[in-house]
Amino acid sequence: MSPSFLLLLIPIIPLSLLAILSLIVRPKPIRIPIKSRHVFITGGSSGIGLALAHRAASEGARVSILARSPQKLEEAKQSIKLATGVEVAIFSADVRDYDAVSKAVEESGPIDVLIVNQGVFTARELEKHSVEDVRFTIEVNLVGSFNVIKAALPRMKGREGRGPGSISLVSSQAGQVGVYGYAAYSASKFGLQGLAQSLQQEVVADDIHVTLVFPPDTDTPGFEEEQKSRPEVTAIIAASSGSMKTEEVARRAMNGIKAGKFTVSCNFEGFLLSLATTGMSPQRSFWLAFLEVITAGPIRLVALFFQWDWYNAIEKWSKTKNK
Ligand SMILES: NC(=O)C1=CN([C@@H]2O[C@H](COP(=O)(O)OP(=O)(O)OC[C@H]3O[C@@H](n4cnc5c(N)ncnc54)[C@H](OP(=O)(O)O)[C@@H]3O)[C@@H](O)[C@H]2O)C=CC1
Ligand SMILES: CCCCCCCCCCCCCCCC(=O)[C@@H](N)CO
Repeated sequence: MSPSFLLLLIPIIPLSLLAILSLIVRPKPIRIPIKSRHVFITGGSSGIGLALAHRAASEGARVSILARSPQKLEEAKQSIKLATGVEVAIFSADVRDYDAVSKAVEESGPIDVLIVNQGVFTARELEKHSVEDVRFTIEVNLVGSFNVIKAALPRMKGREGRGPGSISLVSSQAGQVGVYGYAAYSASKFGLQGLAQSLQQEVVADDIHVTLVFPPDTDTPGFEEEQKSRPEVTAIIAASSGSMKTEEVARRAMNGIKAGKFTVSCNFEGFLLSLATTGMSPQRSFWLAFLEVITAGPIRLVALFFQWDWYNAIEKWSKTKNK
């Protein structure tokens, strides 16, 4: 065989890998329409949820939002009305209360796109974190998400002829990697990964598609509150991924939902983090599957450098603190 013929063989390897991946990626690619659909958003009265509600309304959806404070809900309703002319439906309920959530979901009518976004966060060393607050974090972020999905699912499954449905969950980059100060929060968000992976297998036959969104620090009212008491080293580690504007996170999240992605990252560092933590997640895109396969080794090396950097920061910080 001539050397030039051998050279021709080189592109055959990636091309055949791409071809194989395009045949095997599951679930199959899907697009989720937003216009004229019913979008139901928990935690839709503030921050990322409110920005998502604005987007959905401006894209022509019928929008319902759920949160606890009736006053914040009313303010959100007015702000969306003012910006888009759309009248959103508001529901006051605590996601920890299954009956209250059920009632709201029932009243709102069949849901096409469910966005489970409510969340609470306090960054604190586990040693200093009260058991009550640990439990509160897990009950709102994780158990609350189960409540919302369980309440909405029967009616979502019955939506015959209404097109593909979506169940989307707002996690966090702290739901992909554990971070100092986030033991309770990370645990609550890692739980969503298991919930989402299992759920996708259970609802795929009903044309319902699951999306997990992983934002970095985002300039929301909740984040402003968190920053008042966040340990310095938590802020240092979180800064590896920078911070984002609420509207930009909502834009990325909505695009990811519409593209039917299982995993949605919001910035470049988040994209690396998703590659590094992809594990056994479903992947609908053969391009991304290809990238995952060829970067698997190198991305692990990058991840180890990040851990090296973080442990150095922790070591330095604990020395100055103990002086
Ligand atoms: N901001 C950030 O830096 C990041 C945030 N995230 C995640 O994004 C999501 C939204 O966060 P963000 O916009 O910052 O938060 P905000 O605190 O600004 O808003 C939280 C929303 O959730 C509602 N909510 C809180 N607890 C409950 C409850 N028990 N039952 C019903 N609704 C509830 C709040 O309304 P009310 O209090 O009236 O109930 C509010 O509408 C969360 O899941 C968070 O973990 C992820 C990564 C980064
Ligand atoms: C290959 C490896 C690349 C790794 C780079 C990624 C760095 C990740 C940093 C973790 C940031 C955690 C932010 C949590 C934000 C949040 O949820 C709180 N603000 C509470 O809302």
